[in-house]
Amino acid sequence: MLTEAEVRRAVAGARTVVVKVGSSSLTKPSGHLDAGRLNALVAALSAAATEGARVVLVSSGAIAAGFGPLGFDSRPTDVATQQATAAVGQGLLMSQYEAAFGRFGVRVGQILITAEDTIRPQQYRNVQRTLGRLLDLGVVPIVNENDSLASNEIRFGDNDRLSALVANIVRADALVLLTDVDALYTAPPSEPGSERIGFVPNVAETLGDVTVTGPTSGVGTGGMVTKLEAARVAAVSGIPTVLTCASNAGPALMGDPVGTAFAPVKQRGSSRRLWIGFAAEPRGTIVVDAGAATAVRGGHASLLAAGALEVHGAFSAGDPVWVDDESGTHLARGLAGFDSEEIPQMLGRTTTQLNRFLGEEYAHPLVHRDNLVLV
Ligand SMILES: Nc1ncnc2c1ncn2[C@@H]1O[C@H](COP(=O)(O)OP(=O)(O)O)[C@@H](O)[C@H]1O
Ligand SMILES: N[C@@H](CCC(=O)OP(=O)(O)O)C(=O)O
Repeated sequence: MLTEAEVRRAVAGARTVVVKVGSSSLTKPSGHLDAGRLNALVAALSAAATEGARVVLVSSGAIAAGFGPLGFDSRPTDVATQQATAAVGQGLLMSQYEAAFGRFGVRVGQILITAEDTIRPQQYRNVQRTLGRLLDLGVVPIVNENDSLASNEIRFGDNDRLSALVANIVRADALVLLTDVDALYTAPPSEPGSERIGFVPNVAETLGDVTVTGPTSGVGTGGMVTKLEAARVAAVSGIPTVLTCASNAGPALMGDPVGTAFAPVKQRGSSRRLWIGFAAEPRGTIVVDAGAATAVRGGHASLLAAGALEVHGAFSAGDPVWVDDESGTHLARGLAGFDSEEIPQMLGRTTTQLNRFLGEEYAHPLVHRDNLVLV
């Protein structure tokens, strides 16, 4: 278990750091970019980049920067207008970032991710390779969800959890979450008596002791709930996190005791397995019998059709699915080896039977152990 000083040192010494900034830290309530605050953030990030850190910026703000120029008084609430607004705001955001980083001689590149694009192994590797190459080239990748094209059913929705996943993809040494409040408090800071928390040794244990709410700024989406979720994903991925306000970006990156530091609670796992465990919501469920449940819980077995009882939902091979026991308890998440409509004919059959009756292409696990992560 790391002490606060060790966590701060790890952040200061991070070779690769993912910094996430929220809409409320970059935009005005009128729906326009706040150039002053954006420039101050860029100055802090450029200082880290020019000192040799590999910096990835996960930036929200596309919708919040787009609705003012489009003549709306507040953030649009219907999906089509939000998507159109994001298309306008994302361009404005990137143009400001490019100019601001350019003043420090730092080049930026835009990466827009949809959950759907990145859940499949091949696209996941693509994202990983592109981000890695950008960092090798000394570029600061600026990542956002592809809000204009993301489908409503399968999307991250908030960039907090996306930033923790990106931290996994690039194997970051630290995650910095920048928002409009200086730290995590025991309750929303507007509540009398709420107290600032400087250090969280175990985020899973702390979650129960803290009262958090969704967004309060009118432009943000996830509030403190998704930030704690991001800190939890990072912690169980072996990545330390600091949460503070955007104006503290510089001190946070230098390891000063600002905001809230979250210690990692586990050794780093493989980034791909963490991706399966935390990325977009599963699209279906495979229910297994007691024997298969024991085998899956053991952590080393593939899920074979012989132990599967039911399949629910509509999904394609490669999609994430839950593996549940008969009482409906989630045992694991995994990537399905088959389309959902192929599975009913396979249920309860041994590999030999599958081979004989359905052909060699069906004589494979429903979920291979490499694609299975216990929950
Ligand atoms: N326990 C808490 N500690 C700190 N802030 C909290 C807490 N609970 C709720 N919040 C609220 O979460 C807000 C940050 O979330 P959000 O508006 O989504 O920011 P962002 O746009 O940066 O993602 C803060 O303004 C704060 O009022
Ligand atoms: N992708 C969206 C932002 C989603 C989001 O997480 O917003 P925030 O809570 O401000 O970090 C956008 O760029 O408008």
